[in-house]
Amino acid sequence: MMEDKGEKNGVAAMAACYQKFDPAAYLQYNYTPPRADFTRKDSIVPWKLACLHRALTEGDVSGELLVDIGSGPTLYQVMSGCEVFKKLILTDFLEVNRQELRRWLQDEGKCSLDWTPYLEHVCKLEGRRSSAWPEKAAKLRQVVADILPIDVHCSQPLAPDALPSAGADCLVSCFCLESVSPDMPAFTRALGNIQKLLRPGGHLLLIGALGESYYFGGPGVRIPVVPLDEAQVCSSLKESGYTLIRLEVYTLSQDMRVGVDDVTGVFFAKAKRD
Ligand SMILES: C[S@@+](CC[C@H](N)C(=O)[O-])C[C@H]1O[C@@H](n2cnc3c(N)ncnc32)[C@H](O)[C@@H]1O
Ligand SMILES: O=[N+]([O-])c1ccc2c(c1)CN[C@@H](CO)C2
Repeated sequence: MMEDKGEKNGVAAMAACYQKFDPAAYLQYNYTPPRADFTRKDSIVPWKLACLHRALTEGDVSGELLVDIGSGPTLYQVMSGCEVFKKLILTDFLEVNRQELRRWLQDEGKCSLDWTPYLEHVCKLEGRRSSAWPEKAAKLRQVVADILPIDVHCSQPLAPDALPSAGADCLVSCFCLESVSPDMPAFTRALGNIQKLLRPGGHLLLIGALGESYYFGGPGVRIPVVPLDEAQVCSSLKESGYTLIRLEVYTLSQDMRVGVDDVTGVFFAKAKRD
């Protein structure tokens, strides 16, 4: 539950910003070249996919259930996890994003982005031929068990019976908490709220924006962001009950700054629930 009127107002204002979020535009802004260019070693999305692949295959992560917090309209963030966990749950605050995910998962066509290059790239990270991407697509469709509503500002972000009582074995969350929180205290509280969804000893794989104060969630849809630095990420993780295992940082080159936000860097944190 919220603690005071100020928090309620700040969170409500963020929710209002998201009413105009445009999944297709968001995908166009962030998940096409140059930010998603698989021919460039310095492109952001291949860097994110490599961080996730390494974190999930270096031997210390295991279990049954992976939950993605604030999935949005994107699937890249679970393309490695679908080979490691038997069950995946995707989540988002907006029905328009849950619908976008459903369209791909139910293979209905009419998706806003072609995920094939992503599937091909992750196949290559796994030492497979990129032509194995249809098998990976089928695997992803097979392991995603649900697409649920979520609000990270609630002390119970998911419906009471959404997860097994033991909690998830692993959480992934990308560009969510800092993009939905009105300020730093709310960001840290949200980290604590999702910590309760994870079993003790379970892993959190957190990707986020550094130095970002806004982004466009659609044409003219300017959404405020809590500007983070590495030290704040580390202290918030510690304060909300995680032990940091590794923090990696990507700094955007000029040509990755395409006018859709003022992000200066991207962090990848691998952490464990205490
Ligand atoms: C910047 S997008 C990130 C999308 C995706 N995870 C990615 O990596 O690009 C932020 C997402 O947070 C969702 N969101 C907004 N308010 C939220 C809340 N209170 N709790 C959880 N998610 C929220 C939005 O609907 C949006 O999909
Ligand atoms: O470069 N990227 O891959 C990428 C992907 C998503 C997002 C960003 C950058 C920066 N802005 C956030 C919203 O706060 C969303």
